[in-house]
Amino acid sequence: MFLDRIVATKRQEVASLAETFSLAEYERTIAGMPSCLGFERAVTTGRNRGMGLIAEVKKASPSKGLIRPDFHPVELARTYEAAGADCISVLTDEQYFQGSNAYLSAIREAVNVPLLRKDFTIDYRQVYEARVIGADAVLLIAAILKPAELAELHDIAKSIGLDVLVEVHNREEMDDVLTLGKATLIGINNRDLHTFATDLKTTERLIGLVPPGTSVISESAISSTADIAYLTEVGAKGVLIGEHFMRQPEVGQAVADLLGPLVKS
Ligand SMILES: O=P(O)(O)OC[C@@H](O)[C@@H](O)c1c[nH]c2ccccc12
Repeated sequence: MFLDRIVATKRQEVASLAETFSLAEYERTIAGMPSCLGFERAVTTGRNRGMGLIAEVKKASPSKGLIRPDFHPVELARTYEAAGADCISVLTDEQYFQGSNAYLSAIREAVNVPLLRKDFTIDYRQVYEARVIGADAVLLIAAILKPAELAELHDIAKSIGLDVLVEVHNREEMDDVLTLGKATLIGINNRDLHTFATDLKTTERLIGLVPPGTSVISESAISSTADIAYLTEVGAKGVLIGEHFMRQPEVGQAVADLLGPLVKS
């Protein structure tokens, strides 16, 4: 199964990261860095338009293959920011998404919006790494973490200033995450990472379980103003959109087209 393969690759990557990783050194580096930008705050506020936007920089994916052959991550990020995205998500996985830590660091230098490091995080060292390369938030995917691991990584992320987007796809994962009681920002992934099937109604089915005070981001397979209107209606505070933007020749225009109807006068 594809998700198992990714996790196996991540285990290898973590093993090689562990060879050089020094907690003291990472802590020293972090102590010298500026504070994180508030990712959760930016996406849940959504510049008061009623829906926050996390726009994603993604060259390829295992489900779709190469999505954007002519890929210029910094230029894309600048375009997203200028068009009004609240936050930017950057794929850093190399093997399956053709991403890179270097893309995130370069984007950090180029924009002032909060950045999500989008990867498959299974180990505390990756959380420290995310902070050091310039992320403001990390994704923690319930499908690949035991509840105790998720709790531990959540605490570590918060302790070094990162916000956390906790991703769930089904009721069991949602129940586990809510039982932990740590997540303040939950991403409901409309894509099943095992089968790649997408269904926007996943958000509607699960959002009712989330208590007040916890914000929901709807993730994946979102591509129209009608989708956004529907997700606003069911109570999502934000949306995470990648492929739709990556397929447009005029990315800034595509963002403006989706945000336009939301802008409050
Ligand atoms: O490109 P889309 O369908 O707009 O989806 C974006 C984002 O939700 C998707 O990239 C994603 C959601 N969760 C993930 C976990 C790992 C890798 C990728 C993802």
